[in-house]
Amino acid sequence: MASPPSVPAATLRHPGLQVGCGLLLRSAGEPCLRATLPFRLGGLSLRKCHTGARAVSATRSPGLGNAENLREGSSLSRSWDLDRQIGDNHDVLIECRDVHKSFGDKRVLQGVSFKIRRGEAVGIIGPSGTGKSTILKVIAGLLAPDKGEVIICGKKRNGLVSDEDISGLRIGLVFQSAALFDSLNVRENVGFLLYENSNLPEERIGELVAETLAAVGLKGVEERMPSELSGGMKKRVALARSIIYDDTKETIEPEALLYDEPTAGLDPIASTVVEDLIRSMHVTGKDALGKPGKIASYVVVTHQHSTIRRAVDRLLFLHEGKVVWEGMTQEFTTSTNPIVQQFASGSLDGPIRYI
Ligand SMILES: Nc1ncnc2c1ncn2[C@@H]1O[C@H](COP(=O)(O)OP(=O)(O)OP(=O)(O)O)[C@@H](O)[C@H]1O
Repeated sequence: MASPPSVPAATLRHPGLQVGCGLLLRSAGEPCLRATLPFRLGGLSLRKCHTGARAVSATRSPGLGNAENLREGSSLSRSWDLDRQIGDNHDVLIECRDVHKSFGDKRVLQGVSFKIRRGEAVGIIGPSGTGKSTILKVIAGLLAPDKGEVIICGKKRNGLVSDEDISGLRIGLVFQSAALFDSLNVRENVGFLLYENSNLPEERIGELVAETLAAVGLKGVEERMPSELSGGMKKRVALARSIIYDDTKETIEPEALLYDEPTAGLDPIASTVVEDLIRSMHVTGKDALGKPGKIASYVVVTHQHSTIRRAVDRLLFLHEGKVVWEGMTQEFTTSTNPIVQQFASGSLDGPIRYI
């Protein structure tokens, strides 16, 4: 194993790690990392996802999303739904079925259902506190649903992610705050999991870090400390950290990335940079080096209109713990759904109530 960078134990046990880092949650055999967390982080690195016939039979389920909750469906989304509904689940990577989650007495998720298919770029929007970050954490296996199912590549996940519960899909999670380790430089932050968990020599990790940083449009910042970076650069470093991988292993790049408010707090131009970066890392895009992106599907939780317009193709609207509307991005501003209209206009009048 390559020797890890010199990291004070206190840093590795940083309590904010569970909610603060843009780590790709990787697989088993990382006692150091796992020991620092209040939950087990094992199985998210996982095998390549098989979406062939075996998965089809395992995932077959009626309909798309929770149609009973949808107040509206335009012809565009209806035809899209119909295409997708015709008994074809072979390309479903992630499915939430009637997911419920409470914190104490607070019922946050109250029956969330949707599917994310291979190749999709999906946004989750909705009022503050409606459970958007919570559903990402449930998908990532950081929170267990109280009721309902999370199905990853046709396989039901039981509770939290663990080594024994290999889900079959590599999932990366980029949290709202880039939350880099302050005491580590950019190279150590980006290469963190490789230093900790791989057998790669330090020199090779350094090369992979440089390549990955170049792919997100950052060159020559390896030795800088996080305090020397702008907010947008920190977000890009966090993205690099979520996509770097050990290229000697059979398991390769993450196939799905979950972004929690990746453009929060950025100015409009820095937001555009990050939005384009998210697109470029998708299989339909090209990274800063002109190489095809590697992310099969991604989900973005966002409040920003620019991110909705620029970074995603389909939207799920979460309100009071349920998906109350879904449609293509271009339908968002023309929707006649009063909840969507109020949210899009920012009006104080309407069904969404803020206490
Ligand atoms: N670990 C937790 N313990 C207790 N309450 C929690 C926990 N995580 C989230 N909550 C509560 O659950 C609700 C939903 O939180 P969540 O962060 O998912 O909302 P959100 O839709 O992402 O909000 P925002 O748009 O403001 O980021 C909030 O009231 C929050 O305080």
